[in-house]
Amino acid sequence: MNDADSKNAVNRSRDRNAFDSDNANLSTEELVRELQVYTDLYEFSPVGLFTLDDAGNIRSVNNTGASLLGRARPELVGVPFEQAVAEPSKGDFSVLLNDARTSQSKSACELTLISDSSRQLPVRIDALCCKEGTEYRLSVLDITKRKQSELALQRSEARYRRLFETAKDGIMIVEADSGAIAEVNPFLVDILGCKREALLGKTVWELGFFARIVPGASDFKAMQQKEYFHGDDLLLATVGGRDIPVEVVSNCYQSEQSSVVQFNIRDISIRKNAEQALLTSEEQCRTIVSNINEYVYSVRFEEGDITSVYHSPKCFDITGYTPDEYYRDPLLWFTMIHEEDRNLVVEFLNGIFAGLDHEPIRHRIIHKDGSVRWIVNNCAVQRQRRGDRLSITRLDGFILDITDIKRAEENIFFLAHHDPLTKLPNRSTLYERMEQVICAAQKSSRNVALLFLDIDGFKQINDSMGHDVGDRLLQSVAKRLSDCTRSCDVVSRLGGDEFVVMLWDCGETETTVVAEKVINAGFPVLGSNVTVTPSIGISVFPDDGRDYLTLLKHADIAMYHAKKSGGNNFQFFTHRLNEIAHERFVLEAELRRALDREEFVLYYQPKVDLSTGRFSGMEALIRWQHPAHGLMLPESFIRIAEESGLLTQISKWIIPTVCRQIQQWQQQGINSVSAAVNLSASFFQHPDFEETIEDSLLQTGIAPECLELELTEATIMSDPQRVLGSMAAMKALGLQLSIDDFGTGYSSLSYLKKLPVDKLKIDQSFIHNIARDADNAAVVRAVISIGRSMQLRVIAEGVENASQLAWLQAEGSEEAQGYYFSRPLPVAKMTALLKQRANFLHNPRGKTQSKTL
Ligand SMILES: Nc1nc2c(ncn2[C@@H]2O[C@H](COP(=O)(O)O[C@H]3[C@@H](O)[C@H](n4cnc5c(=O)[nH]c(N)nc54)O[C@@H]3COP(=O)(O)O)[C@@H](O)[C@H]2O)c(=O)[nH]1
Repeated sequence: MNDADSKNAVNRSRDRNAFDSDNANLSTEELVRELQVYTDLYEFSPVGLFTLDDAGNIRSVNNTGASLLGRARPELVGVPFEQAVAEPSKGDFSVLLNDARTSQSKSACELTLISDSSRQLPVRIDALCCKEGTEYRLSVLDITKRKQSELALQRSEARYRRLFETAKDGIMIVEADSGAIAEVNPFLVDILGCKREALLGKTVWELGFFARIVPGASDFKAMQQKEYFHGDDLLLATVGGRDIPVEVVSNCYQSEQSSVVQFNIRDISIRKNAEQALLTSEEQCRTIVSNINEYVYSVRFEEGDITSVYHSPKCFDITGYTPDEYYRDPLLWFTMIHEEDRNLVVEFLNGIFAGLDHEPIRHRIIHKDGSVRWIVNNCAVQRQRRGDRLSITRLDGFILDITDIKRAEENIFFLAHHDPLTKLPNRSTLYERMEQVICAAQKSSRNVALLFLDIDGFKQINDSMGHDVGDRLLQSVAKRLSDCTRSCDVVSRLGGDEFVVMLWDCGETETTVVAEKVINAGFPVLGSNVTVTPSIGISVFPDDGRDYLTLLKHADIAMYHAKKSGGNNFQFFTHRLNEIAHERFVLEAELRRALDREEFVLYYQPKVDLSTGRFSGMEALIRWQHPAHGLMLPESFIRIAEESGLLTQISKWIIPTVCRQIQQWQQQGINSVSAAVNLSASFFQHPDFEETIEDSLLQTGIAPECLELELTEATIMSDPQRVLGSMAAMKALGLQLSIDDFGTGYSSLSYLKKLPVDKLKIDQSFIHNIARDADNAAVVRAVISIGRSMQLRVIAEGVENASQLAWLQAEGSEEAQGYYFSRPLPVAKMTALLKQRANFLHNPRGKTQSKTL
């Protein structure tokens, strides 16, 4: 302290009456000590202390005061204190001094000083006016920290207010004692749908909104004892009457004035809806998973352990084990894998664990009931990276029972390779097997025999006795053939009544044994006493062919010859047969050209009325004027024409040709002439048949009864229903119908009754030795008798001599045809004969005619 300050301090001490009176008895030394105490208090006071004169200039200032203003003490003496007051606070400072002076007591205010000429310093100034208003004493307290705290508090309050105002949860502050609502935030007001004012001051119980949220008054107290109260899935009522699901957290705390309970109310409608949607969707999923055909599963892998996560109920149907059994034993699945498929499954799993792409796997399992089931297992893998290793954490998949599909596949495979009727390997399987067998035979220098077997008269059996009988016959043939062969042989069905048997390591001798066995076995037709026979053609590898198709072709050729030679036998392929087949092939090609080249001609053979000896009609018989072979009889080409389908074209030429010929004869004055044509079964059933007849009659204008159709019993029996229809149509047109070769087939009398025929033609085989063969004579007598009883005319064909004629006349045959009367004649000769009006009984001509016709 300098001298001036000491003086000031002494002066100040003198100013204090109390001090003076209190220290009146003190010695100077004591006074100095006392003074020092006050001086120290003055100097070290944390408050800035200023003395101002009545004009407000600074008389003295302590250190704290000087440092508050950021100036040295001496610089401040004489300076108006107001200079240090910030502009906005100047008025307040003036009021302060005025208040202090007028009230004669301490006044205070808070204002801002300017420190260091620029820094703003919030201070509290307490002012005292003393010495009769000539001096002011100011204590200046730096309130920067307090102001900062207040500001921080304000900010914090504003922040919380903002949170409160903008919170997306409803917030309600309730007085703990009374339950009166002290505050609600806008969000809650919004949810409730009422005004804030309608809520404030009301107790939570008198408003219905919170009835299911806030406990009753007694429990309300108890609730406050807990730090938190949490209620989920409560319902908040609203003005609109809609209940909103809410989650409520309440806590009790002390506010400035009182204890309050804060309720945070969260609208959980969206969550609830989502939960409900999830539940619904889970339920749907569960329903779907329970009802789909697949067994859905999920397993977790954790450090080498497998845990069952989920197994859908379908697992029971597919495997026989319940989901619980799987949960108890996660390895149960592996125990049921079919032994033969175990490696496959292990490989599949290894692939998955190695991170390879995988396709669904098909394998067998053993069902709990012991049955074998085929399943397809399709799974998705979840992997997790642990360090630098990617390991499997989960397998989710589904398993489908494909046992039925597998069986169907096997069935389809079987059907693709086997004949469905006989279950024998089919054409394509035989081909594959033959390829392999020939390869093996080549390597081991063995023989392989191929037997081509065709059932004699199968078509007739099938047509006359029904397809059921035909099917069963084919099945019994298949069985017989299988019984006659070894397991290393192959019995197959190519189709229809054609079977092929492959005999491994069989040369001619061994094959003959087998062929004889087959022939001798015969094939009984079930449900009848008929037994059918086979025709077998045989080719042998390597002599008759080195590949399957050649062997098959050669066996077929040999079969054809076996059949041609009467059936019920077997024929080894020979090169001569091949030549014959070749000739047939050539003939067929020539036949195709013969029509265009007009190489066919018609011959006519008279039919004789045995009561008058006159013409009763004639039969048109085809001949082929072959450019190289000369005139060829039908027996050398009709069958080939029939088999190759050419006979229809030929018949379409014959019918109009015959009609035109009759027309020409009629134009030449030869009246009431009629001609018969032979019809093949194929043409009779052809769609063009009726039209051909009708057109021919229409174009020539001849009477329908001038045309006679001869059908064999075989033709009729080839498709009785259809043929009967066509016969009825022809009969309706007015044509004559006769059954040719009668007696050779197996048509029944009951059938004959239904047929719209006019004539029975006794086959010539019965006539040839009629005088010597009692059986034939009996047949002819029977046919004549049938004809008579059914009112059908009977004609005998193949009459070659007078004794045959006499016999027939004696038995009452009405007509006859044969070389005895006339051989078939070309048109010119027939025309001449017609014109002669010959009596064949008096003048048989066959004896004098050339035999070549
Ligand atoms: N679908 C068609 N078939 C026809 C046609 N033309 C003939 N044929 C059939 O060919 C078979 C042989 O006929 P063909 O060589 O003409 O022989 C006929 C006569 O010549 C022969 N015949 C007549 N009388 C005698 C005789 O006294 N002795 C004897 N050995 N043969 C004789 O019979 C054949 C006529 O038979 P059918 O028809 O049963 O009356 C033959 O099956 C013809 O049917 C044709 O155009 N289409």
